[in-house]
Amino acid sequence: MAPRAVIVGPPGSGKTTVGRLLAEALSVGFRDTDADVETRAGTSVSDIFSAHGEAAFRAMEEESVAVALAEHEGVLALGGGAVLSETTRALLAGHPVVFLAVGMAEGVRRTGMSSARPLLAGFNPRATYKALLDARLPIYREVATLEVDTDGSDPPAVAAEIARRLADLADDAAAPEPGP
Ligand SMILES: Nc1ncnc2c1ncn2[C@@H]1O[C@H](COP(=O)(O)OP(=O)(O)OP(=O)(O)O)[C@@H](O)[C@H]1O
Ligand SMILES: O=C(O)C1=C[C@@H](O)[C@@H](O)[C@H](O)C1
Ligand SMILES: [Mg+2]
Repeated sequence: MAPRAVIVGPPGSGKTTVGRLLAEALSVGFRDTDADVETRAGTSVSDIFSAHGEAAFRAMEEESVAVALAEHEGVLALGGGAVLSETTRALLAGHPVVFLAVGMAEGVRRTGMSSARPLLAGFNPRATYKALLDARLPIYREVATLEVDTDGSDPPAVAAEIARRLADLADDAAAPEPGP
């Protein structure tokens, strides 16, 4: 078995919030690789970054994503930077991957100055967020089966749109090939 949906996107795109709602709507479990890493490390993502550095976090994340992809049958939210790993991108092939898109202004508004997001905790979160979006947009699009714009839609509306589009994809996959 495999996840019903894997959610990717930048910090603040709503992977955790929307992923949970989508799991409820589909009556399946929800899992978040950031939480898995924290459980395995016994400490928070920001503590891992400050004590061991980003590379150590990425190694733990890569391993946690591989385990969760193999084990989890519900909705799986990945950490925002998990797709930076080529190994992870290869593992995502063939899974239904939903990219939650968000614009810079809204993404910065949602993430605020939270120190829980170590990559955005610097001097100029706006510039940092823009650089992150510019660098990652092609990568999110490369792995995604569906892209959903979350600007101007609240989390329940985003979850409902994903559920509808996943059902449409499943219908398309089940439809017989058109005749000659
Ligand atoms: N569509 C939305 N509209 C308005 N606010 C939203 C939306 N989606 C998420 N939020 C809010 O944005 C904040 C960040 O959401 P969330 O933690 O789910 O993002 P994330 O993608 O999981 O981020 P991270 O990569 O840091 O784990 C939360 O306060 C959440 O309530
Ligand atoms: O976008 C990122 O690189 C990150 C997002 C979060 O989910 C965490 O995985 C961590 O803060 C790094
Ligand atoms: Mg999250």
